[in-house]
Amino acid sequence: MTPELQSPPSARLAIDKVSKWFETSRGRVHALDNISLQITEGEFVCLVGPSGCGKSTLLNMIAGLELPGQGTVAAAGQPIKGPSRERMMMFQESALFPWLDAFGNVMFSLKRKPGLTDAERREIADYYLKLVGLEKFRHANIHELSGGMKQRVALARSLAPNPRVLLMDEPFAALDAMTREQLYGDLQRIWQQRNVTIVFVTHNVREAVCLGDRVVLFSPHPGRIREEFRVELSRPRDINSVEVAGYATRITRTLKEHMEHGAGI
Ligand SMILES: Nc1ncnc2c1ncn2[C@@H]1O[C@H](COP(=O)(O)OP(=O)(O)OP(=O)(O)O)[C@@H](O)[C@H]1O
Repeated sequence: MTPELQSPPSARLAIDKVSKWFETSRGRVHALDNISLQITEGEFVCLVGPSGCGKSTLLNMIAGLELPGQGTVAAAGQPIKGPSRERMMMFQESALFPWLDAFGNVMFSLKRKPGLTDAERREIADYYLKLVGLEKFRHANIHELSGGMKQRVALARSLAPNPRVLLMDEPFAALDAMTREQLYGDLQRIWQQRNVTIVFVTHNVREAVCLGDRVVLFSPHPGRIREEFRVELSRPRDINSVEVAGYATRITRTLKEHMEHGAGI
């Protein structure tokens, strides 16, 4: 096995007193207000909250696609100044290249990774296609794949450069419930196997409880962290279990309380 396939130590993320404003035609939008969040190495953290509370903005900052207006965002002790292969992002839409097959899409993310031979790149791409359960679809055209399979290719593509941090912005929101359930199981297995830090954005409280070590609750206008919940359940977790439902009920109740107390959720 190429040494590249040994998982790297995953990164600690430090978000310190971060605020962010956007200038728009409707005026200044205060997207995030004084956010502080420490994420430990290998942790799985879910960000939950209603539309417009700044979850994606925070994810984009960790990805290095946006810079904070105030405060700092650091990975492994280094301030984040731009995108890096160490922090890969995955979105709701798979955004795969339709002119490449599944294998070609995964290979693409390894194209510019230095220090690898072509044989090693192929070995890595095959390893990740197998990890996401698509070894038999190596040469399938993208348009032949279901929505869930496309997201599996996108996951393999994000993992192939061996990032320390995986950033996931509602990656399963467009999928049907059964496909999502399979992916919850697979993502938990892959996360445990690859030792990667995951920050996962969702509107779905149950999904957050099923996946996260921690669920961080945001409120909007401006985006603030309201509360954090540590999920003390063993893995793999089943989204339909009584225990997951119990946590989800508590978190949803908290969301509603903030709404009633004028937090604008
Ligand atoms: N590039 C941008 N330019 C202007 N305003 C922006 C930009 N990105 C985000 N915003 C604004 O910042 C606020 C936070 O947006 P963001 O997309 O981070 O929220 P969100 O919680 O991810 O929402 P959703 O769940 O709907 O994706 C919103 O008011 C949004 O309109």
